[in-house]
Order: sequence, then structure tokens, then C-alpha cells
Amino acid sequence: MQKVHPLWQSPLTIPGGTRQSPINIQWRDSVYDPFLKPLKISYDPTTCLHIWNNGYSFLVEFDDSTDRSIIVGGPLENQYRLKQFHFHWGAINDWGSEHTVDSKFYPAELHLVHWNAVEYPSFEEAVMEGNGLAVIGVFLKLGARHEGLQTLVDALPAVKHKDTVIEFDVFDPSCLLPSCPDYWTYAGSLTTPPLTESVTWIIKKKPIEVDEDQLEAFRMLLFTSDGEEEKRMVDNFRPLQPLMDRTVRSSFQ
Ligand SMILES: NS(=O)(=O)c1ccc(C(=O)N2CCN(Cc3ccccc3)C2)cc1
Ligand SMILES: [Zn+2]
Repeated sequence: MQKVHPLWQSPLTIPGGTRQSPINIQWRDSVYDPFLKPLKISYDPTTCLHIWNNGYSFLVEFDDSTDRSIIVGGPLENQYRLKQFHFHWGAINDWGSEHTVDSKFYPAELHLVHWNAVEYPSFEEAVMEGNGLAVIGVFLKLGARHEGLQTLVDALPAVKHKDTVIEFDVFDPSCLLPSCPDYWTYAGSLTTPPLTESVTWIIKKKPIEVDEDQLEAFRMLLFTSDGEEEKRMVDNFRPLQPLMDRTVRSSFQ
């Protein structure tokens, strides 16, 4: 009998899944790959469209009809277009991230979602292909207030309920990336339905710092629609999945 985690209403493990996400990154088991290139990121802040509470997280979505916001290099064969970014977080600061490092949870994790527009005609089709998506993961740790994040936090009360959207027309997500270029990379999956094994994960080694009020702003969002009994949007992370026959590579020694 498959274990079904109440939140995701999806099986905890995919039958026959061999590359599921998230995973624990055991630092000493990761393998330095000198052939990994630096990741090149170029985002156009005017491609930002809106913020949307989809009932799992809040997504900041981008106009992906052209190659104006892209990443290239790193472990990637092609350039990938930015589609959206979102976060996963906990009810308290002791957990919340999807990936862990040496079994340590961070209070939250940012995912910048990109798709292979060189090989596939749409995001929806790329979601179904082994090399369709590239997601940059950035850990959030408790510390100093993050000024770039604050513009996003200030807009969250407007998307408190599921299926609410607010226009958000200029934002450069590169302000949410740590300055350190170091990352781990491995072949994985979406961490929400349909859990397809289509993601090249690029997990930044260094976290960014955010303060308690900013994390609390995430926690005041709701899974529920206006008029329903309120359920706070917290603990929206998938449980860790088995590494199976995978190696995590590092871009650093
Ligand atoms: N946490 S994560 O980074 O792994 C992640 C989760 C969800 C998404 C996302 O935008 N969607 C997943 C598929 N869904 C729509 C869809 C498309 C085709 C078939 C079915 C459904 C949208 C992207 C990244
Ligand atoms: Zn995610």
C-alpha cells in the first residue's frame, strides 16, 4: 500500500521512480567534477508578470515567450528559460527546506524553475522530458533582513488566499542568489505532482539570509480559498526520497 502524504495527495514514492527529489546531499559523498562550467544567469527584470497563490506555494511567474531571461552553462547542454520561482518553508525555523545538506534542514528553500525551450515547444511538454527542466535551489537561513526579498514580502498579503493573483511587473530574481558560484548538481524530479523525472537540479552551496519577519510573512499565507476554513500555508515540502543509483556532483573542491 503506497504511503500517501496528506499534503501532496500524491504517493510519497513513484512506482518505478529511480530519480526522485528532494534528496539529502551528503557533502563528503559528492564528487567534484572539473568539467562542470560556471552557471551563467541573465534575467530581464521586465519579464516579471505576477505573483500567484496556487494552493501549494506562491509563484512569481515570468513571460517565457522569448529568451530574455535564461540560464546556460553549469551542467546544462542547452540554455533554459525562466518560467517561475517559488519557495518551500516550515511552520517553524527547524525545518522547511526540501533538500537537506548532511541531514540539516534550512527554514526555507527557493526554486527558480527553467525549461529547455531549445528542444521543446512548451513548458508543459518539457515537464515530461528527462532534460526538460532545470531548477536552481537556494537555501534560506535565518539572519539579516533581505532587502531584495522585502519587495516580494510586501506583496504577499494580496495573495493570502489560494487562487489569488497580483500584478508584479519588475523584479530581478538574481538578487535572491548568493554571490558564491559553488553548487551541487544531480538528476531528479519535480517535488510536486506530477513528480516527473525531468529536472536537472542545481543546488547552491551557500544560503541567503532572511529575517524572522520575512519567514513569518510566508507563514501567514493560506492553502485555502477565501471563505473556506483557514489553513496556514506551512510545511509545503516533500519528504526526502532515496538517492538510489545517483551521484551528486559538485562544482567546487
Ligand atoms: N518544486 S519543483 O521545483 O520541483 C516544481 C514544482 C512544480 C512546478 C510547476 O510549475 N508545475 C509542475 C507541473 N505543473 C503543471 C503541469 C504541467 C504538465 C503536466 C502536468 C501538470 C506546473 C515546477 C517546479
Ligand atoms: Zn519547488
